[in-house]
Amino acid sequence: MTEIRVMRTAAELRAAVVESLRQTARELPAGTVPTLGFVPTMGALHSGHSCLIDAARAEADVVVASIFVNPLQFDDDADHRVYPRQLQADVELLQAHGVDLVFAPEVQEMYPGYPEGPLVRVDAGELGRRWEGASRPGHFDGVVTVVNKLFNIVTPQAPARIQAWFGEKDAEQLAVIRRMVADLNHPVEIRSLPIIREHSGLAQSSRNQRLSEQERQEALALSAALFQLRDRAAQGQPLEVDGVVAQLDMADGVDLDYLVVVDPTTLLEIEPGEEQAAGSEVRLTEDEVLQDRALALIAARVGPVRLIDNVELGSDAGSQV
Ligand SMILES: Nc1ncnc2c1ncn2[C@@H]1O[C@H](COP(=O)(O)OP(=O)(O)OP(=O)(O)O)[C@@H](O)[C@H]1O
Ligand SMILES: CC(C)(CO)[C@@H](O)C(=O)[O-]
Ligand code: BAL
Repeated sequence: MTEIRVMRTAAELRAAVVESLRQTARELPAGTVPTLGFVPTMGALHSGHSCLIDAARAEADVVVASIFVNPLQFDDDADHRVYPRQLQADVELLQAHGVDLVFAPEVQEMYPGYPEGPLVRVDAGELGRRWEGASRPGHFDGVVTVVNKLFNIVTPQAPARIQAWFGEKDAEQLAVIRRMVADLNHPVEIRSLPIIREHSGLAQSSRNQRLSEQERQEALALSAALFQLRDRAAQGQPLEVDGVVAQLDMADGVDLDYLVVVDPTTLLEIEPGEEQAAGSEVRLTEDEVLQDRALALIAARVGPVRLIDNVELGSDAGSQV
């Protein structure tokens, strides 16, 4: 196995990416453009991340992962301070999964003069102010600002096809990033993978490290609620979201922020159709079910941690977990 290389500066990473791509291009049949796979993370890696890395590795010639706890996307200082950091263990995991280059910059490298800078930021627009964006003001502006910078740093001055991998656990983030790439013309193909869950149903998340055993049990109410909605959608029943919200309001240790059914691209809430207005319960139209055009999103605080999760609602979504 070749030794993984950890870069601390954008200049080092840029040079290493170009060198790796040139070397790869020499080994490929003439005229073949190498593929660069990029997996951005905030570290404290788990099996959700390793699946993204494995998928990137399977499709790309050169794989880059970044580890950067981006202060701009935290609306809560305390959350930023206690975010798990474990660079050495993360690098070992990335090495074991065949990553070639790791970009792990300090805050001053990404934002010289921070906290005064950066002056110029990317605005995630309306999409960035729905649900998670409403509860964490500025969060998605911070995400798209850093992802924009990371794409600029990783995009090489050499011929390459670029893929960037994101998890569907952060479904709102995925929608916002897809939109940013389209709006700002990044030459990057956005790829995504389904949510990786523990056997219990709990979605893997770096912040799970901060849950006690009891809180882990309490957190299962989130995935259980989503699975109820998924099963109802699969059977063509009314979703009865209000009833599920009422159950969550009663659940021990869970402080629900939102549970909503939305369009995965616009993140707009899917309202009950006219014919169902009398009962005012969301029942997905046949089209929405057939095209998996609906996502149930949930966010809740459990103990000290804010957790998010989601599930696709559709005809074959019952097989997801
Ligand atoms: N359980 C999961 N399944 C699939 N992808 C995941 C999962 N958890 C994280 N990812 C993806 O990994 C990438 C990096 O995420 P990040 O480093 O913030 O980890 P995280 O577990 O989401 O952390 P957090 O505790 O902040 O939610 C993102 O694209 C995210 O969607
Ligand atoms: C995309 C990302 C790495 C940007 O900091 C982060 O939001 C994450 O890990 O999901
Ligand atoms: N993956 C989510 C990043 C955040 O909560 O800031």
